[in-house]
Amino acid sequence: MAVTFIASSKLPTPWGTFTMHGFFEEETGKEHVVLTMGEIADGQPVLGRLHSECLTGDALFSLRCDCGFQLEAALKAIADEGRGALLYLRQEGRGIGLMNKIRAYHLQDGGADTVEANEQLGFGADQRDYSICKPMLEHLGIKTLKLLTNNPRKVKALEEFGVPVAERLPLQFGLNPHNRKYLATKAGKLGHMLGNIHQAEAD
Ligand SMILES: Nc1nc2c(ncn2[C@@H]2O[C@H](COP(=O)(O)OP(=O)(O)OP(=O)(O)O)[C@@H](O)[C@H]2O)c(=O)[nH]1
Ligand SMILES: [Zn+2]
Repeated sequence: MAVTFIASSKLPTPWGTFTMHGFFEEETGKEHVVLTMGEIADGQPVLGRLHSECLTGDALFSLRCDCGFQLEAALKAIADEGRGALLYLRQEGRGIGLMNKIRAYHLQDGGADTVEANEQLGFGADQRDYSICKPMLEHLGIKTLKLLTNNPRKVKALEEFGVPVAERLPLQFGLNPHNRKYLATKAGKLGHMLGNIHQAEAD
């Protein structure tokens, strides 16, 4: 997959000043962003996050998911370490786009779980393709990651295209009554490593 690096700038945040790198994905026209901090091209494992776009959680304060809480926690963790990278991937709705995610939420309002809703709309449970990360990581000189995620598919995808994951670090934040069922479905049907949440739902 081809991406073109466009430009870098500073991005001050409440947790520290990151460098923001913009990449343009030729095939889809999507504009991806990577926030980095510190020396990341020295070959040592970099604290990293592949964050899939979630307009509702990341920008609109939604409690239906855990995305906004994870985004904030990941940026804080990178700032605390003084070194790391967050890839903000434009894969809204696990790859089905915002309008279809709203359709899926409508079905979930009627009782479907997050996987059933995608399937009722004719989509796979998770349509994300992480291969776009490879050229961005290469451009930034990142060789290996300490990955902040509960999703084993992300670890597998990175290793498949040649970016070893030195360590997986759990990122469990933002559990609330509105996302309890969603998180239990992620654990039960999508393989997310959220042991305590899955257990709580099963009890
Ligand atoms: N189709 C669909 N997408 C959703 C739904 N809720 C959240 N998303 C999207 O799911 C993506 C985030 O994926 P998650 O499964 O929450 O987490 P993850 O990125 O796989 O795993 P972590 O690295 O542990 O956070 C974002 O693109 C959200 O927009 C939903 O009910 N339906
Ligand atoms: Zn979300």
